[in-house]
Amino acid sequence: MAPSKGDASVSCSQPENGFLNSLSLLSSEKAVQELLQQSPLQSTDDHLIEFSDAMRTVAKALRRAAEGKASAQAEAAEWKRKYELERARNLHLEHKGFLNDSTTYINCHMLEQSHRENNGDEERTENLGSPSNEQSEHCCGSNGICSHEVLRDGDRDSASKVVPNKFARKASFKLSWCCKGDQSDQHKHDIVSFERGNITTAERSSKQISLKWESQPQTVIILTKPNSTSVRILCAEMVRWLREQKKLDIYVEPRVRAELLTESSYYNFVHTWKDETEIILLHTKVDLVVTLGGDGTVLWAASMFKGPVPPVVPFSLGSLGFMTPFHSERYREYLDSILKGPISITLRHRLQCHVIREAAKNEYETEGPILVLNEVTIDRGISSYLTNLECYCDNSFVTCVQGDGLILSTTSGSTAYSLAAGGSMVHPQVPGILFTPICPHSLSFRPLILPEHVTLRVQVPFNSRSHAWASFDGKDRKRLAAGDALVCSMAPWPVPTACQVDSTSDFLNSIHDGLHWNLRKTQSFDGPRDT
Ligand SMILES: NC(=O)c1ccc[n+]([C@@H]2O[C@H](COP(=O)([O-])OP(=O)(O)OC[C@H]3O[C@@H](n4cnc5c(N)ncnc54)[C@H](O)[C@@H]3O)[C@@H](O)[C@H]2O)c1
Ligand SMILES: Nc1ncnc2c1ncn2[C@@H]1O[C@H](COP(=O)(O)OP(=O)(O)OP(=O)(O)O)[C@@H](O)[C@H]1O
Repeated sequence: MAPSKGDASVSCSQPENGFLNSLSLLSSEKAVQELLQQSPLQSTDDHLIEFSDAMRTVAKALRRAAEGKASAQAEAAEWKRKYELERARNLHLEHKGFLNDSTTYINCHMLEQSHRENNGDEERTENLGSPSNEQSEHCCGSNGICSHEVLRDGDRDSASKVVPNKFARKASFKLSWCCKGDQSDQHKHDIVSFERGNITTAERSSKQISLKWESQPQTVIILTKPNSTSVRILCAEMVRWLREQKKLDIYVEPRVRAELLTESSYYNFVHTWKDETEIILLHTKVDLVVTLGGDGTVLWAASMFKGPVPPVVPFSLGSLGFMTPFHSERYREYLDSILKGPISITLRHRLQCHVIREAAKNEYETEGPILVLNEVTIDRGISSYLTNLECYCDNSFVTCVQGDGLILSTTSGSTAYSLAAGGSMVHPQVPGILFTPICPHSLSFRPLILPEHVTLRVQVPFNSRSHAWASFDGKDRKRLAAGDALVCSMAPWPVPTACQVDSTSDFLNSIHDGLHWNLRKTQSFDGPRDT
């Protein structure tokens, strides 16, 4: 069949390299117009076939153009995020030791000071031994991570110059990576080294991270599972003990403070917060987070900290407790040793997710990133159609998920929903992102584990039959319409959780006790055997 005038104009809109730029969208639309104007309304079959072929080509070109645009938007959003991270990091380096790495932190001192004034404990704050500036520069050498590098407060004078702050806001601590069997306190490089032509790697995954307090923790926040009598009783008892025996400042949620006060006016000393702004600043005041509940309470605690997270001590008052290794009956003993330190910790990675709306056209959705400790799930919600999710990894096409949905999980979340969907269980200290389909309608769709540095984009194509739904650690469902995308990468703020023994023992205990992993009656000795 000879190409029609309409076909010719469509093919002109395709650049030589096969990719469409934004101009092609316009020319494709023009092509449709031309086609509509020029197609003679003769009732011959040839013309109809020719016309429908041309329309198909145009529709394809339009779809590819729109996909290209969504991809560019996602990429731009990612670059913007990287730029902002880099800028924050540079600022932090510039004012190392004096200024925090986020502008929000600058206000913290004012807020904290007002808090201290309200509570009349200025004197204690001044007396608290924060390491001198000189100390803070040298205390960790070049290999450890020192909390006051990121947590120390700073003021700005009217000319926006940084002025060192004489108050220590939080207990400072030091993290070190110890090799198995290596009890020394020496810091070690944990990245690739290159000496005399030989490349060697330190065994990152075999190292246990240890947190050592450099000044005494002063403030604890207790987060509790709601509607549980046993949790309420334990919380009241723990608050009293931490106050009377450990002389600590205690924060609880407004709901919990009200419950405590109904019990007795004794609990008047317990602090809480009024609004979101104060929650955002909590990490600047709190040295330790205690959770009383199950895994859901740990997820809840993590979700309260949209930036850095203080060390979390999860007590088990739920049924499963993969992330809650501490038995509540022995809380005094555990807290006593944790407050003294050092503590073995698991640095649990989180994913940061951005929803990018097609409807927002050239603007990015104004909502901040959503951080998840377990996973982000993109599923079909109540729709009865298969999901049709296009997945890209660093802009390379991965696959199209046709099934119930997709789970992008952290390694901590590998024992949760991802496991139920057939994903592997991964030690939480392994840096990676799990890519686990939910009920894929294909026999060969095995789950993947991708490296920590990639950026994943899951997009609902324009020709999708239905919307998709994204949920974050099982909460906050968001609808993704055709053209919308979810971009996901590793967040810079992990959740440090205290270990009962160490990272590996705790992980193995949880899969044995929680899941009864590979439990089978041992085969008896009698019976046939190799001779
Ligand atoms: N089919 C499934 O297995 C399924 C379905 C939906 C959600 N979930 C999980 O539930 C999580 C939300 O938890 P919730 O407590 O708020 O809801 P929930 O009260 O419905 O509890 C879900 C269960 O998942 C367990 N769980 C949570 N995180 C875990 C982890 N990291 N490792 C092992 N088990 C874990 C909890 O202990 C609980 O038993 C989601 O992040 C998701 O992973 C699982
Ligand atoms: N402080 C909190 N405020 C509001 N909701 C919370 C809080 N802590 C936990 N939750 C929610 O309560 C639910 C149940 O919590 P959690 O998983 O800790 O208890 P559980 O269901 O008894 O434990 P398990 O899952 O081990 O049986 C979760 O969905 C969690 O998000």
